[in-house]
Amino acid sequence: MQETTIAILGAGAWGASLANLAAANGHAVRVWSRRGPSTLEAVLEDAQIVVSAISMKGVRDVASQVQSLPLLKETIFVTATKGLDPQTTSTPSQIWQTAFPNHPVVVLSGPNLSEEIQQSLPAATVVASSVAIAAELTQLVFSSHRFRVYTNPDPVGVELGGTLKNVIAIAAGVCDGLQLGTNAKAALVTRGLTEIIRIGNFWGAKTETFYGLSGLGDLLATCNSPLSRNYQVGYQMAGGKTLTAILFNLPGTAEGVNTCQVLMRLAKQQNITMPITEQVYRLLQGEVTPRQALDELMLRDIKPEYNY
Ligand SMILES: NC(=O)C1=CN([C@@H]2O[C@H](COP(=O)(O)OP(=O)(O)OC[C@H]3O[C@@H](n4cnc5c(N)ncnc54)[C@H](O)[C@@H]3O)[C@@H](O)[C@H]2O)C=CC1
Ligand SMILES: O=C(CO)COP(=O)(O)O
Repeated sequence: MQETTIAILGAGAWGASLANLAAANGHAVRVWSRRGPSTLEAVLEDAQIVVSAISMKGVRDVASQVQSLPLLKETIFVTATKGLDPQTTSTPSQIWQTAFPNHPVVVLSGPNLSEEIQQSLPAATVVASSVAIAAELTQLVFSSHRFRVYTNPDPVGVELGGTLKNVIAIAAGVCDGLQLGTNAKAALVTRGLTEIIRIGNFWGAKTETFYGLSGLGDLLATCNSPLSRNYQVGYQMAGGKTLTAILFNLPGTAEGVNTCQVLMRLAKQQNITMPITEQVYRLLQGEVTPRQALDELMLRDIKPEYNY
């Protein structure tokens, strides 16, 4: 394909990996970070695609900075952040779409542990948008022999899969840290997916999307890998460390900690049952120990697996 000019916002682990993938495909890539040498204006100049790989806490602020700068009429925004806005419960793509109503917004999400991608190990991901041609262009820009990119027409489902699994990944870290075994982990991940689908449907996401790469796929990757920062939070809490100490030493962002708070608030407001999320929330708040959280989950009222 033709060379595309791409601005990557955020030079953390994920922004750097996405920049490498696009540059390896021969595109003109410029990277901006708040402490980097280039101005946002210079990085955005003539960009056909703007990729946001900023932690959730910076998305709203950066989107409003970009609003005041010149852009091409046809610029596509691609968001790769996996989080929820604490004030509004908006997803990152909703923030970008509200800030830029006349530009297409694409969500990029999948089982993509950045350290593996930096080692050139093979991986797959999903690009989703209500504007099919924008997703297809993004697919072309990032696809390679080591990065297989699928399109999907359910952006909210793809985005929520990547976001909500972070909370279950914390629980999976606890499960492994307490050495609860493979049966327990399988139960946790499967019931976690049920919980994700329950609240995802409330958001308007399609159930099938959660069975794909950005849902089940990412859940499997992060719940089974010590490379996941969210998994590390749970694993180290099971080992007796405090959340503050873990976050202080963690390389990069564990979005699940904030996402869990936002989710709990929403689940309570909407009366949606989210038992695993609730126990992760109580653990992070210091209200229960990892063992107490486990007992709470195991001793819930018995019930059918599904309410058909
Ligand atoms: N690392 C990974 O394996 C993957 C990460 N993600 C998601 O990508 C996002 C970024 O993750 P990482 O790159 O790993 O995190 P990171 O902590 O390595 O980098 C975060 C980036 O966001 C920027 N940032 C943070 N707050 C900001 C603010 N207030 N204003 C401007 N910039 C700000 C930082 O300067 C940095 O460039 C997260 O939402 C994460 O869930 C998604 C897929 C894979
Ligand atoms: O989202 C990720 C992999 O798909 C990265 O997971 P962590 O943020 O838990 O490291």
